[in-house]
Amino acid sequence: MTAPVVQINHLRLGPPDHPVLDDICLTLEAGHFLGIVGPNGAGKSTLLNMVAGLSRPDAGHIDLMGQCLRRFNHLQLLREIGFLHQLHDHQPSMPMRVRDVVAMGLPAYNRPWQRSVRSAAIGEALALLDMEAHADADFRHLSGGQRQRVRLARALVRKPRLLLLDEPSAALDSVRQEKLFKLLRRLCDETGMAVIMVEHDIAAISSHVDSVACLNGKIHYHAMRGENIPDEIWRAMYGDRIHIVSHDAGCIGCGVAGDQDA
Ligand SMILES: Nc1ncnc2c1ncn2[C@@H]1O[C@H](COP(=O)(O)OP(=O)(O)OP(=O)(O)O)[C@@H](O)[C@H]1O
Repeated sequence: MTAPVVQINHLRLGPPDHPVLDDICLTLEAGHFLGIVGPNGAGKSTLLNMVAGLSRPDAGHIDLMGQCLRRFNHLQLLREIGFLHQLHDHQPSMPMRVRDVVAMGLPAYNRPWQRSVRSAAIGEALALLDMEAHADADFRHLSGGQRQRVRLARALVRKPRLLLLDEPSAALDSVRQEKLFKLLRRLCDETGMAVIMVEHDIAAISSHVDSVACLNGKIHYHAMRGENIPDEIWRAMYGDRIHIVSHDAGCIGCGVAGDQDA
C-alpha cells in the first residue's frame, strides 16, 4: 500500500497551556485537495511552514511519503514540495524576465547545461497559468495578478508531489480564481499531486476541494466534500456575533457573511 503524501500526527507548537497549534492531525493521500479556512492568526501559515520543513513543532511529527520529514534534506524537500507563500509582492530591484523567475522554482536552476529541459518545464508551467506569452517580459512590468500567476508557475514548475498554497487567490480576479481552483483540481486528479491550500472564502473553494479543515489553533472540524459544517463550528472559530449564510447546494457548509453589527 502506498504511504500517504503527508501524515501529520498530534502536532503542537507553543507551550501546552497556550499553544499556537494544538493536536493537529491530518492525512493527505495522493491526489487529495485540502482547503484550510480559519480567522486571522489561526496558525494556518505556521502549519504550512512546518509541513514544508521550514520550522519545527514542539510535539508531534510529520511524515512525508511515509518517512519522517526530518530525514529529508533541503534539496529533497525542494524537489517534493512546491510552496507559494502568502502574498508580499516583493519585486526584484533589477530587471528579471518572467521565465527566470519561474526557473528559480527548479532545483537545477543553477545548471546551465540542462537549459533545454528547463526551458520546456518553464514553458509548460507558464502555459498552465496562461502566462506563456509573457515569458520574456520584465516581471516588474506585470500587473499584480499576473505576477501572482508567475509565482504559481514557479511553485508548479518542478511538478511537486505536494503543493502548499497560502492564499493563492490573493490579487486574482474572480474568473482567474475559479480557473486556478479548477486547474488545481485537474492536477490533483491527473497527476496525483496533493494540495494544501489556505483560503478565506469557503464558498469559492468548496466545490473544488476534497475536504476542508476548519483551523483556529486546533482543527475544529474536518469536513469531507458535500458535508455541512455546523453553525457552532463557525461560531467557535469566528465568535458568536458572526452572521452565517447558506450557499449553493453541493458546496460544503455555510459561508460567513461577516458581523452585521461591526
Ligand atoms: N514559532 C512560533 N512561536 C510562537 N508563536 C508563533 C510562532 N509562529 C507563529 N506564531 C504565532 O502564531 C499566530 C498565527 O500566525 P499565522 O501567520 O500562522 O496565522 P494565519 O492563520 O496564517 O493568519 P492570517 O489569516 O492573518 O494570515 C501568530 O500570532 C504568530 O505570531
